[in-house]
Amino acid sequence: MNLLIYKTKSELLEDLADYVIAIAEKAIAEKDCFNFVLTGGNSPKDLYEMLSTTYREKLDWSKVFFFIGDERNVPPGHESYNGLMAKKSILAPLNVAADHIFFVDTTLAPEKAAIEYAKAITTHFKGADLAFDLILLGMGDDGHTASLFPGTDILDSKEVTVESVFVEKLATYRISFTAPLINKAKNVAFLVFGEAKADALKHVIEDDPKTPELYPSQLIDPIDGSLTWFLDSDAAKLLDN
Ligand SMILES: O=C1O[C@H](COP(=O)(O)O)[C@@H](O)[C@H](O)[C@H]1O
Repeated sequence: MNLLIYKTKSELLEDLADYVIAIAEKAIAEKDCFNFVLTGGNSPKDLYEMLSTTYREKLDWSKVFFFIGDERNVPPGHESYNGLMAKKSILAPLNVAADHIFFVDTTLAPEKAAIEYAKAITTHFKGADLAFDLILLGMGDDGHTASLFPGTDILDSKEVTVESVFVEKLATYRISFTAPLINKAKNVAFLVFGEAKADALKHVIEDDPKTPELYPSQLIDPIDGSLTWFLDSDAAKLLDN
């Protein structure tokens, strides 16, 4: 595991953007495409805007397939739909073709939406191992990541898939990659800013023994891939040196 701590958000974003491009270039050189899983929430918006502007000329974006690691159970045009933020900040500016975008169809019931999304991913990988080149993740101030929330059933899933999950504290369904699917990835990167995340981050990184039912981000531990945490100094302020 690599822990990278930055004084400023802009330094962090620049390094993270370089990291994304380096992984993308390697994937494209090896197999002519890059399977890139975006995270939702607020944290990644500036990164996506940076990739689609300053970094626009640094990659052949037509070789990139975009996915979303979790989705809220709201209509696709809703302001909380993770895919909408991605669409506005990176996909539309880069003119990404519709057949390179894999998002959750939330017009379906949550369970069906998860099944259809999992099917679309499996079809895209043509029966090969579901090992994404890069999965970006955020972390909530309760330690959740993707839609793996504390105390939810999906935390026990052993399936390499996408599942729907009822999140009691939000009184809503979510659709999410399971931890085993995330852990198949070749590279996983967390993007965590701000003081509000400091307490959960300390538990996630330093607790021994781990308690993933309380801090689900502890479940993320790629089997053969790399795990990198991009943190600002506010989020990292409680970590032991
Ligand atoms: O609800 C969600 O929250 C997490 C964390 O979001 P952030 O804005 O605090 O970074 C996010 O990673 C996830 O995709 C989203 O659905």
